[in-house]
Amino acid sequence: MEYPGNLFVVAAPSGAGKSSLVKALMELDAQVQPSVSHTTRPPRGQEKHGREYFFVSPQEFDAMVAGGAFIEWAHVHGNRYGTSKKAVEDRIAAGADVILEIDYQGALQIKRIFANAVLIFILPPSWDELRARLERRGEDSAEVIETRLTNAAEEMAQAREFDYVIINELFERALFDLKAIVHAQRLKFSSQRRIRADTFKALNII
Ligand SMILES: Nc1ncnc2c1ncn2[C@@H]1O[C@H](COP(=O)(O)OP(=O)(O)OP(=O)(O)O)[C@@H](O)[C@H]1O
Ligand SMILES: Nc1nc2c(ncn2[C@@H]2O[C@H](COP(=O)(O)O)[C@@H](O)[C@H]2O)c(=O)[nH]1
Repeated sequence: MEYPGNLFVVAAPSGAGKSSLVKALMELDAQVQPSVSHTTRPPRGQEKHGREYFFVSPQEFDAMVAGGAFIEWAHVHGNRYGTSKKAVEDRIAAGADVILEIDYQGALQIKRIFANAVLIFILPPSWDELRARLERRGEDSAEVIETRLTNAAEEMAQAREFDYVIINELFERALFDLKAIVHAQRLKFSSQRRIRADTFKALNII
């Protein structure tokens, strides 16, 4: 499907820093809008319904799946997460740039529906640093951290399926790379879709 807005998908193993990077990107670039997912996971820390996620019961999630409300959904770390059509389609149809922070299974589902979506994978610099970030964040139990580290190996093996890979060692460097990808995509699509025939004429290239 083709829409005037761009769709970016950022995936990473838990703790690699994707939420921090996406938040920093949106503070710098008002054109990029988030999409709030639905999840059956309970809220953690200061999370608020409708801000980080729509926190729903398994029954509510089932009803949304049955009603075709999601453009993608997946089981991740023992819970279910999904992106609603409402969160994405109206906005990219209106020309906004939307960024999804989802796992690799969801990212690959999105690419099958929106061939122009840009898939970005964030890697941590090492296993030790990944563990240290999850521990320093201090929001998950030791058991949850172990599950997320175990799942990280399978997730990282999918990085090669993505359009871009960013190693988040130095935060500012990784943010620079993310901004560069977003800008490159905008330039690519503005030249394909938005340059008008009279511009070509004026430049004598048609
Ligand atoms: N480059 C970095 N150097 C050091 N710490 C970082 C860096 N990037 C992020 N962090 C820290 O690592 C922790 C995990 O980051 P974050 O919550 O953004 O990860 P995530 O990939 O979104 O994880 P999840 O999928 O579990 O939500 C946070 O405490 C964050 O401040
Ligand atoms: N496939 C989807 N994955 C999602 C979605 N929203 C978030 N996620 C991913 O789940 C894990 C865990 O997130 P956490 O907030 O519990 O730490 C992480 O990889 C997220 O990117 C979604 O809508 N679909």
